[in-house]
Amino acid sequence: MFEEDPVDDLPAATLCHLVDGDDGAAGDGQPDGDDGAAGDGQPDGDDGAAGDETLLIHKKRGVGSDQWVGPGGKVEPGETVRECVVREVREEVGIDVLDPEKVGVFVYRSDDWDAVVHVFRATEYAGTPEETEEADPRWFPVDDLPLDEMWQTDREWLPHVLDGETFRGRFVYSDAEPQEVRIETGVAPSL
Ligand SMILES: COc1nc(N)nc2c1ncn2[C@H]1C[C@H](O)[C@@H](COP(=O)(O)OP(=O)(O)OP(=O)(O)O)O1
Repeated sequence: MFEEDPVDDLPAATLCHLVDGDDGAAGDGQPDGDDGAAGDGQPDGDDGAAGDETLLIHKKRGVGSDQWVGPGGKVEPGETVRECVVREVREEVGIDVLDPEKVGVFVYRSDDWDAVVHVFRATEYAGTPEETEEADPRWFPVDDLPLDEMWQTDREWLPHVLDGETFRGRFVYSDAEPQEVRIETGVAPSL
């Protein structure tokens, strides 16, 4: 899938999709259930079903600003992608993800920026998500994502990731519209 992309030459970035595991272990020891108020940094009260909410950020700046997206950012020199995703989530929403697992990778090409994006899924974290100068976090039910305000191609792979599947993809954008969308699920997300 990546034969045409010299991925070693592309800048690397990360995304984290934190799923409320609701086995009583998610978060920092505080109960998952709350008063149902959106945007208070706590997953809304869950019904006991596994993985029923995911944390997205309304991004205030950078690539994909003014959209809902998983927290993440560009890999810094000397940093592993795992170190990057932990750092970026801490910087953007003030929590520590404890069990990030790489579940996907995609090449992104556009008019002004190309990258290889490493996608992580996590279920354990410490702290309470808080708004920062970069991001406004909110929990969303996994079956009610704000897809109209997200990258169009997220709808191709995010449900798979929230389901615990793996994927590889290649997305070419021009004028903010996807021109080429290729995706394989259930494959090792190497690179
Ligand atoms: C289709 O392409 C993309 N989809 C999604 N969902 N996310 C994408 C896509 N292309 C890039 N991204 C993400 C990957 C990273 O999380 C960010 C890019 O990094 P950002 O600009 O946020 O980098 P920072 O290091 O945080 O930025 P500063 O330069 O402001 O420090 O976009």
